[in-house]
Amino acid sequence: MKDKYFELSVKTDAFKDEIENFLIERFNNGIEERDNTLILRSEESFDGLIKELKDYVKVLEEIFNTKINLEINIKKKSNIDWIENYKKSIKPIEIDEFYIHPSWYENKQGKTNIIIDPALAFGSGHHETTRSCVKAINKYVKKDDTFLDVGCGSGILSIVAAKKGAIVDLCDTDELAVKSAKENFELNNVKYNDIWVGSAGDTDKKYDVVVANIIADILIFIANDIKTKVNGYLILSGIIDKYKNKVLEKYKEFVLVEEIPENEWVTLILKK
Ligand SMILES: C[S@@+](CC[C@H](N)C(=O)[O-])C[C@H]1O[C@@H](n2cnc3c(N)ncnc32)[C@H](O)[C@@H]1O
Repeated sequence: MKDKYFELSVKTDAFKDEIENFLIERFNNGIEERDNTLILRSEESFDGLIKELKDYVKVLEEIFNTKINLEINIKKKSNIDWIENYKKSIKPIEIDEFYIHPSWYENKQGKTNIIIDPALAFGSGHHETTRSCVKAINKYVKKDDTFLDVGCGSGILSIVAAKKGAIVDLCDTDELAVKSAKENFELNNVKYNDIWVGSAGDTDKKYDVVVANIIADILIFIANDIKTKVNGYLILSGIIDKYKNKVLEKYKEFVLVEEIPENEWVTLILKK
């Protein structure tokens, strides 16, 4: 891609269709029409096309014995590489020992690297709730623990747990999230034990650690499904602090071990 491109605008007070057809036949990059003006863009010069157009208009004037007022403007503009700009806007993040980055960044020495490319599924690591779940998983998950991720999104939390040596199951009600999580496991060279479209209610197993970063209302709504799957720690996130007590009320058989606040969000670590 070149740094600059040309923008040609053509306006006429007569024979607009003929002039437009003339340009369409010679220029196959697409022509925009705005405010009765035809706009053409190209990284190559329009000099040749402008000359041909002027000759054509002269012929039209002669044949129809009329005057055509043709306004031609040419501007040189800067090309913006939108994809590169977007890529630059997504920064890697460090959470404890983890370096979470898109695939176009290099791994960082001395860190546990996790690759997550932006996708439709939630969970790039930039959100407060994901960040504090990563911290909690780092602290409470041990090698060989069984681990369930309810609402896995991109799979980021399960990948963190798998990197710590846990045996992970994950699920999400959103099919696209499950697809994205599967891809991210492969990208990160880690394995899950089981994955499904659905929720905590779809398994009968119990786990050493269960994480659910959803939202307060859903954590309340599916509390019974979640609670019956926990053998050890339960990490609940996605909770705006003013709803904390409402959530705790639904999980009152559990002991509150730790709270991780980040801005208006709070992550709760409960123990059976
Ligand atoms: C905030 S995202 C969390 C993604 C990821 N775990 C993270 O921490 O970044 C919540 C996810 O929960 C899923 N979800 C919503 N309701 C659910 C339910 N009842 N059971 C399972 N997953 C659910 C959504 O589809 C979404 O992917």
